[in-house]
Amino acid sequence: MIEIKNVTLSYGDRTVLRDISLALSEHRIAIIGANGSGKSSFARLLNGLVLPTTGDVLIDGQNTRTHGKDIRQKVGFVFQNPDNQIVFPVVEEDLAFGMKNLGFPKEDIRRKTDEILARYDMSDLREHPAHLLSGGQKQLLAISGVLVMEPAYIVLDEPTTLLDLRNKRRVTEAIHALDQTVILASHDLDLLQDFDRVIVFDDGRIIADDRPENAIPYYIESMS
Ligand SMILES: Nc1ncnc2c1ncn2[C@@H]1O[C@H](COP(=O)(O)OP(=O)(O)OP(=O)(O)O)[C@@H](O)[C@H]1O
Repeated sequence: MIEIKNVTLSYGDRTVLRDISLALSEHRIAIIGANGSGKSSFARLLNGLVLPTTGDVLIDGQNTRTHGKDIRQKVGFVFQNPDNQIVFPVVEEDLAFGMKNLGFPKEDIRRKTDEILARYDMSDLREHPAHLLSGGQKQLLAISGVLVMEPAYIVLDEPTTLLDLRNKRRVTEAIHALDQTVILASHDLDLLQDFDRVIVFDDGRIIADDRPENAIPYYIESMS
């Protein structure tokens, strides 16, 4: 379970999240809101990429202030732009990097690399230069690089924004098929129709927190 307790976040004198308290226990949770409403900042709090200015974020009881390393393994983070996530020039090296850091044995790294590439139909891209992949393949590689670390939670920050329709569909299917708890910040309302819970942000505050069939129309109405 993820608990957010009286969290405020400021960058300098600009406050972007205002006294947020939430308990997140559903399997599929979406965060929506206008540009600048605080979605990405909120997402980054969940794996300790950003620490709250006041208040606490607890992941299964562990505080992001004091258990950053454990939490970064437990909560995988997928960025909007996979180029920010892919650090090695060749696909298999990029996948191996996080696992090596965690001290996974060589044979495990090999097996998990095989499995994840097969899962996303990218086995023949193992030795491919990562920068030559298509946008959709890059995003799947970024998701793969997170999955091989075996996180319990996956936070995705607008993962389909930069993709064309076909790749958007592929990545959407991949997200729906994840076993892990998913927390997704997105402008893509189609992607979250089947979610369990949708939280709507407006200027750093929560203005709705409900099932998609209620929260999405409320959001659309609030924008008009
Ligand atoms: N590192 C930072 N330093 C200063 N201000 C920041 C930083 N990151 C975000 N902000 C500001 O915080 C506010 C919230 O930004 P955030 O990216 O969390 O919103 P968002 O809802 O994800 O927006 P978008 O939909 O445009 O991605 C914005 O006004 C943004 O300019």
